[in-house]
Amino acid sequence: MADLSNEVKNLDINDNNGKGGYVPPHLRRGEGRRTRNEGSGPVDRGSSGGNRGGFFGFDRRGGGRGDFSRGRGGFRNDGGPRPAGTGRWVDGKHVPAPKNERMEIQLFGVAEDPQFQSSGINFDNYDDIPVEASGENVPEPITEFTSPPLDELLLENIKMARFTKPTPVQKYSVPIVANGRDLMACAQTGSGKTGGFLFPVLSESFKTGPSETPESARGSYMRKALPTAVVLAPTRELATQIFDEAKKFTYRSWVRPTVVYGGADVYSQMKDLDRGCDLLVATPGRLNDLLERGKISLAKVKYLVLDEADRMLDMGFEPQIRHIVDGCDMPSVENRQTLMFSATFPVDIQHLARDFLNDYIFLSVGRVGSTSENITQRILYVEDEDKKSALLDLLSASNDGLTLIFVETKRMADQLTDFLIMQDFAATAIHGDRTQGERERALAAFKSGRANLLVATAVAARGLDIPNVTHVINYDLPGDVDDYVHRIGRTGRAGNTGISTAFFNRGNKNIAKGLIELLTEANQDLPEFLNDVSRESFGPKGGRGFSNRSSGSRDYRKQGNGNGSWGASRSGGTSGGWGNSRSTSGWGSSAGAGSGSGSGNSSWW
Ligand SMILES: Nc1ncnc2c1ncn2[C@@H]1O[C@H](COP(=O)(O)OP(=O)(O)OP(=O)(O)O)[C@@H](O)[C@H]1O
Repeated sequence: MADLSNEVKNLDINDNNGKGGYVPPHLRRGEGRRTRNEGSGPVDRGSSGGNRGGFFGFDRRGGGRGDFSRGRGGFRNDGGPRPAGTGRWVDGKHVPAPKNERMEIQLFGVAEDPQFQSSGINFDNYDDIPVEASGENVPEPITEFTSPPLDELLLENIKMARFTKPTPVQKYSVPIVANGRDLMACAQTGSGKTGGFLFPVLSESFKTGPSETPESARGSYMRKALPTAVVLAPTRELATQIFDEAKKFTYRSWVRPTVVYGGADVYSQMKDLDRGCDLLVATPGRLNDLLERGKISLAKVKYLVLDEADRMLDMGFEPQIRHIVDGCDMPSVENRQTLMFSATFPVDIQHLARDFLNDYIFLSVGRVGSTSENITQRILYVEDEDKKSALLDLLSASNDGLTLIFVETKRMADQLTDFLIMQDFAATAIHGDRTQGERERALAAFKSGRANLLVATAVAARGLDIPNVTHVINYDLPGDVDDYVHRIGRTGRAGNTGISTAFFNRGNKNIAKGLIELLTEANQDLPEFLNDVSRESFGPKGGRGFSNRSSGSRDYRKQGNGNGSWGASRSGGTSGGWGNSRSTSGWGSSAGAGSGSGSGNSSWW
């Protein structure tokens, strides 16, 4: 412990770097900023983004070689000046930028770089997960990354990212988007959904170029950004992460990615938009703000992507999404392609999503809302008052790697972080009451391993892809099993294995049935107390035989809900399903946990 204590003291994660004001990560210089606080003082929850190469990639502002911006004037698709690494669309042709070695290292790292997630031993097992695609005329999936059908430049970038073969969601999404179809895709956490939307959108964009600027978007006194693709994400950190991925796969192309999110200076984001914006990654609040300021027009949008779509359409975000989609100048649902992705898709959200989709294909990789078998799940019975000591026991037994600890409230996140620091652990925290700078520094410290414990609220539950997270602890369980699915999905990604531990007690009885269903589906050990608590709560048969899991098992249109929707009316065929649906594997056969286990083993509910 003494050694750890010394190490902790030497950590530089508590430098709040009060000088110079806050610079959002995507606008920072590429050179790693070293922290000032070297070798002194206790660890606290702040940290400066001092990891190699800057936390969220390189900057576009400086004047060095390889920088994005050179002087003023804006970067449009009309052959005007473009930043290094950015190509052009000239006279209907794609003119890629020359290669730039320095940028390649910044974007793609070098092999075995721990800052980049590499695929794990179970990556090939993704091929065994049952896939079902339903809807009219589902196109054949691709089996490999090849050109055609992918654009040649995109293929080069995919190779530089060291992706050798597509994950199931990528195999299907590429031809679905190429065929002009809308998509609702549900695939397990960590199974490559980001590539699932970036690859087809970029491939098509590289081939076809930007649309003509409509008359309505011309003639404004203010320069407007006119993106071809818009990706919406629920948190700032996730938006930044998607932007980082987009930077890799747009390298040398005419498509310039930009990110806007709340909590950062809107004026620097506006300046950034002026430099060109072809693929916009945004959180809904900040996008609405910039739309109202007249800084962005959506009139040229060909592709609208909702990542974590069930979250984006739940009560918190839905009005903002509606405003963006229906209340501004975005092309109508028939005149754009809309793609939705998540690991969970509750039936009520599937209903709501119809408003934004046109004749869509529903794709499910594994059962909707299931967890990856790469995650070993343990549920421990721990009373609230024993949680701290149980946590210390767990942590002292933990191996190398990063541990993410979820709590329910911001206050608890602060309290627990303080407690862990007092116990000489290198801990930091991320939650909604921290400033954006603090959030980013905490995440940077965690990613770099300078703080190997991150205490988080739900703000870190979705989408974040942090290499080497080996353990997720649900110190407090969420009230909803879908949230649990996303939280534990921060480990066991890209075919890597991981462990999740949850502290359960009677205060969590409303989630018991959902957990039983989930653990059974994923072939995990089922502790007897879960059955007991479930029976106590809902009687010997577990009530009406259903859990609190809100995710439907599949495309709701196939569930014969008789609501007169397109899907429901098509499901009446003699085959008992749609002739058009494509299934690459039987449900639940290899996983031993398909739809059969949900109902077959459910005597307790
Ligand atoms: N074809 C591929 N080959 C190798 N690695 C891949 C491939 N596609 C994606 N990955 C890697 O897998 C990891 C997880 O991908 P991604 O973040 O897109 O998952 P996700 O399905 O969106 O997860 P979540 O549901 O948590 O948002 C990333 O580190 C990504 O770089």
